[in-house]
Amino acid sequence: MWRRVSSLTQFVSPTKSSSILNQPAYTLKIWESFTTQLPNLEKGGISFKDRIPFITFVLGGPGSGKGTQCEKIVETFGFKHLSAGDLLRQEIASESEYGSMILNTIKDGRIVPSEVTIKLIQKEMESSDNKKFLIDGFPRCEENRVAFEQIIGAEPNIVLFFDCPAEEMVKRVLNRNQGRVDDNMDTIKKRLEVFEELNLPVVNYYAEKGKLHKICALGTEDEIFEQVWPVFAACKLIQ
Ligand SMILES: Nc1ncnc2c1ncn2[C@@H]1O[C@H](COP(=O)(O)OP(=O)(O)OP(=O)(O)O)[C@@H](O)[C@H]1O
Ligand SMILES: O=c1ccn([C@@H]2O[C@H](COP(=O)(O)O)[C@@H](O)[C@H]2O)c(=O)[nH]1
Ligand SMILES: [Mg+2]
Repeated sequence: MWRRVSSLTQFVSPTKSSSILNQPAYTLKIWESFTTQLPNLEKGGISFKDRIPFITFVLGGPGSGKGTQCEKIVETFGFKHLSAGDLLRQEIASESEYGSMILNTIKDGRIVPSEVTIKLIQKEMESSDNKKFLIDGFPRCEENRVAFEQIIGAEPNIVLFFDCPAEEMVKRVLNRNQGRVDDNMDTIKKRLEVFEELNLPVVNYYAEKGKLHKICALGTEDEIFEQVWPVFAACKLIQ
């Protein structure tokens, strides 16, 4: 049975977190630029060419194993994997207009403005032939969640939450060795603070809606997937 998710106090400094979470407002220019480009905003939704999408949000702290398990879900159940973090890193690599803002935000462990991230997710969803989406690492906060519902006009069918002790997440991130700018102790502490203060309320929101599937993220990758498999098998998704 689901219980509300408790805190990561050992890694979260209460004095520091408020300054991180009270992030400066993003410029109006960015907001306007992205909101005016959203094609279906007035209609309150995204066009899926008459297909009803099946949306899974994949949540969990930094290094909890979301990406690793998403690969297995894709192989077994044929989803389209959309990692919000990967989409943002691609934006940085493409040297787009917002690349440096995104880079600085990720280095600080803060959250990129909803309109930027949702625009990237929306583009991938609209151009995909697949209607089953695994949206990994999003929504990061209540504001992300509400903006997604308004802009995309859809709610997730299910939400996976990889529940992992902070010590294990820190260990995994520091051993990841993929050259990520946020895989260092300073940024990890900030990411854990943001996770606790902003992401856990989203997890609890979906728990209360009865959509949350909490997975114990300790054990081997295969042991964890043994908990994930029945969630999707029960949905009887046709490939
Ligand atoms: N069950 C596991 N046991 C040990 N290590 C694991 C396990 N699952 C994943 N890892 C490793 O931990 C690291 C983090 O995993 P992964 O990138 O999947 O996490 P994530 O939740 O996507 O993290 P982030 O939010 O930072 O993107 C990777 O190096 C991965 O190989
Ligand atoms: O919806 C999102 C997803 C990610 N970010 C930023 O990217 C980093 C890395 O994300 P991962 O999911 O761990 O790959 C995250 O710490 C945020 O800074 C975001 O802002 N919004
Ligand atoms: Mg990841």
